[in-house]
Amino acid sequence: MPKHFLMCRPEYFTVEYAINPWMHPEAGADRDVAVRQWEGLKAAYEELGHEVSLIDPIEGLPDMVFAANGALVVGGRAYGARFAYPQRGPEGPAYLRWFAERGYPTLEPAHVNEGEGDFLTLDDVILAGTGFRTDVVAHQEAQEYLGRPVISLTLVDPRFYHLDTALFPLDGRNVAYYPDAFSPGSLAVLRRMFPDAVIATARDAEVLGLNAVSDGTNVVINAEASDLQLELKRRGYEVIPVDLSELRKAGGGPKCCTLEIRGEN
Ligand SMILES: NC(=[NH2+])NCCC[C@H](N)C(=O)O
Repeated sequence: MPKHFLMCRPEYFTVEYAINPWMHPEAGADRDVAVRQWEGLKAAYEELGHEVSLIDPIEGLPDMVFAANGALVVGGRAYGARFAYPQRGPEGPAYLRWFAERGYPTLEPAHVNEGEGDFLTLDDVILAGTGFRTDVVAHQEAQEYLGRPVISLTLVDPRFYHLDTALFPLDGRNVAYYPDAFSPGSLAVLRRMFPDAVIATARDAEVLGLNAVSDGTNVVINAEASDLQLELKRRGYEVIPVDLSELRKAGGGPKCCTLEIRGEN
């Protein structure tokens, strides 16, 4: 099944502030390299037959390339983002406007949440992260608006500050995750819900290997995540490695650059 993604070209990408441990403003980042790597990701999706729509980047919003954070779109409705840090604040309304202008019902959120960075949608439930960015009250707000059960999971390692840095859905029913990123109670929930999950190593997690995008057959994943790639291949997945090393300097990977637009039903 082809998917529909929203992406944002990193035309104004820089690392000029630090809001997660990956970001080192003094070291900077190369925008041209970032754009080239991002083009590679977009091309990978298109080669797989997925549709990519684009939102115009806004000058002065260097992290806007991380489209996953812009909203959560399920059943054709867009639940807007409300960013934890003021540096990214204007991105929420910008992304929500993109959906409103295209006729999607939208909800301006009352609570802090960073879109698909912290909300990952499976067939029957939405997994939701909290601990660093998204307020747990936003989990309830999303559940009410989208009419899907939301399961709260607590993140405990600042390097894995969004749920999508520690876990990704393999398909609508199973996930891959890095256990040490979660509180003991949340880890117990994951073990109970997903006894057959792919368990990532510290080496995979440290190159943002969990920030991957799977369509159920193909997994687009950071090239450096070698243990995870081996395990995915062993399980029969087609692995598509991408190099997003420049965007990792802001703490992002393939999934961060990708907001899935889910239609009705
Ligand atoms: N979905 C994601 N994990 N996005 C990555 C966001 C990176 C961005 N620099 C931030 O800290 O907000």
